[in-house]
Amino acid sequence: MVSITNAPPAKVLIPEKVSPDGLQALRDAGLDLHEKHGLSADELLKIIPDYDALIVRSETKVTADVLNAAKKLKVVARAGVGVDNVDVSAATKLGVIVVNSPSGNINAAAEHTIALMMAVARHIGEACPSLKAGKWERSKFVGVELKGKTLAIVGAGKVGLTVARIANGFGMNIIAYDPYANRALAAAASVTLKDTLDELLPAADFFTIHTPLIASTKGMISATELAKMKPTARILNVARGGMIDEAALLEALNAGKIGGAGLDVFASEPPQPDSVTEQLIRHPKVVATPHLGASTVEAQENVSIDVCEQVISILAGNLPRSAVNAPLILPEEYRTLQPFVLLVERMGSLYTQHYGSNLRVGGKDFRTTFDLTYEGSLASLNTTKPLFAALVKGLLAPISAPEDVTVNLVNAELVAKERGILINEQRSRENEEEGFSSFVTLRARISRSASHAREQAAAAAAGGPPPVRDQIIQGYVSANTPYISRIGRFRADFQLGGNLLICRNFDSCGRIGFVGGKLGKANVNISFMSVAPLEHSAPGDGNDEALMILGVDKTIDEATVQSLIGDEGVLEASVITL
Ligand SMILES: NC(=O)c1ccc[n+]([C@@H]2O[C@H](COP(=O)([O-])OP(=O)(O)OC[C@H]3O[C@@H](n4cnc5c(N)ncnc54)[C@H](O)[C@@H]3O)[C@@H](O)[C@H]2O)c1
Ligand SMILES: O=C(O)[C@H](O)COP(=O)(O)O
Repeated sequence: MVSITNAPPAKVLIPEKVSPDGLQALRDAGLDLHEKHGLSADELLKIIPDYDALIVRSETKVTADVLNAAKKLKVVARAGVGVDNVDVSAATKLGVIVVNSPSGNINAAAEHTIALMMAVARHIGEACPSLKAGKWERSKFVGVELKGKTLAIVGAGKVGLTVARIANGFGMNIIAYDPYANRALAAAASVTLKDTLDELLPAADFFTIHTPLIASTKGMISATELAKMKPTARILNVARGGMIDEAALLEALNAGKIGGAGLDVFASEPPQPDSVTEQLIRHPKVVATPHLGASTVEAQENVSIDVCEQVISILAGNLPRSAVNAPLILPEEYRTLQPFVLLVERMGSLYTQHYGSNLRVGGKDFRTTFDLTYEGSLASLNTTKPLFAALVKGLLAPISAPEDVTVNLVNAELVAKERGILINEQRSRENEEEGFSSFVTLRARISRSASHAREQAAAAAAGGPPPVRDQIIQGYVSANTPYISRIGRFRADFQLGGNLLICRNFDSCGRIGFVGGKLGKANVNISFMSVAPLEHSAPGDGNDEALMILGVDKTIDEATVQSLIGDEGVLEASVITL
């Protein structure tokens, strides 16, 4: 029972069809349930002030107006993954927790992918209506088998690897591209990980996408990628619309350059009349479903139970499992910990964006084993759980949609484990006595990856010592603001926030002017510039590299970044958004 006082039981509004299994748990907890399906926006606005909790799927628009009108609301629960229909930032401002169910429909989405793959392979989409129209067209619909074919997966996460496990049963050869994949889980699913998307394209008989829709995946399959695929290749998307350029896919299908497609998700849902999306859906080589990936009885039970349990937990004053917007710290820790939570979260995000950047041609060198060392006064903290959670959140944020990975105090360890991330926390008391600022050091260690094995072998063959390639980021807090004091081999000092451009260059005349000129041409405003020299170098000692860190007013597009690299310009550049 949630309500143990004489106060009336908390009220829960359910304006959409949510599976009854979870709702029973709410009743058992003594909550007062109101299932009112089909409310108009005005009706919702009128009755919401009465409710403590709101449970929705994707149809109810939980706008800022609704949230502002809701005087008692403590939680909005989305029975599913996507929270596109909830104004999460308005909810956060008002202290309303938004929870979802990031795992409840994985199997359903994976099985739907397999269903589309088989439907496309055997022309089920066309053959069924043909037969229903009274035709008997056997020779027109000769298909292909899955056995022995190559299935290429982009995004070897929860859904991607579930698809791989099922496809193994068909005798398919499975390759995947995911620079952040849990290598052990991928190997256990018999998936061969490739370093670049380009390696997948010409090899794929079936090509399926299971990434979040984020900056690095938006439009990731364009005319250029399609042109590199076999004309017989079949493309599947049960993740999110927007990852495939729909106009390019339509053109490739019409030109016979792609064999077919199975699509569950679209750039706009439902599609606009006469839009490219609609033409694609109507195309004879396309099998299409109206976003049914999660629409199974079992998945709906799972997500319903998952979010209803969280509603019970929140109304009882506890932290939920999967809050999209839960704070990483408890109110009583806020003053002391918040600046460091921000620092560590941003260090994690900087790590992923800086060391894992250049995704489309393969992440540079992303690792998953970390030492997180607290120095100075931080070393005597009673609990570092919020800092651990902040690191997991920061590492994953640039490669996830916010609703796909919800990291908080309750689930941080579990999420890290699922993603194959290993974090060893250490305390160093060296600077404690001097009242010195608290430093945090993030050291990414080499795990036994294929590229590492190759490097070790090359070094051994050349008779040299094994290469040391630890990646280090160090930061501190001053006046509640996070700063970076070291990146890799470079001594730095810059504020960690906003949009940054980090360039590695030879420390010679003209580089700063060159980069400034290119950014000026691209209409990018520079707010600060900081040079980070090598940590152990002296003038004229031949160690002449430096980092150039620029604060800029907007994210810089890929073409501009590429234009910076070259003999006149810089060796490497990464764009960071914090
Ligand atoms: N159609 C549906 O009804 C339905 C149902 C469930 C999930 N989904 C969608 O399926 C997608 C996958 O869900 P999930 O639970 O497997 O997510 P997940 O977070 O477990 O896996 C996503 C994977 O994508 C990888 N990734 C991120 N950026 C990448 C990039 N640029 N290139 C290659 N890989 C990259 C990540 O490392 C991760 O391993 C999400 O978009 C989710 O919203 C759709
Ligand atoms: O985000 C999700 O959970 C899936 O895309 C399914 O959404 P749905 O609950 O609207 O079917």
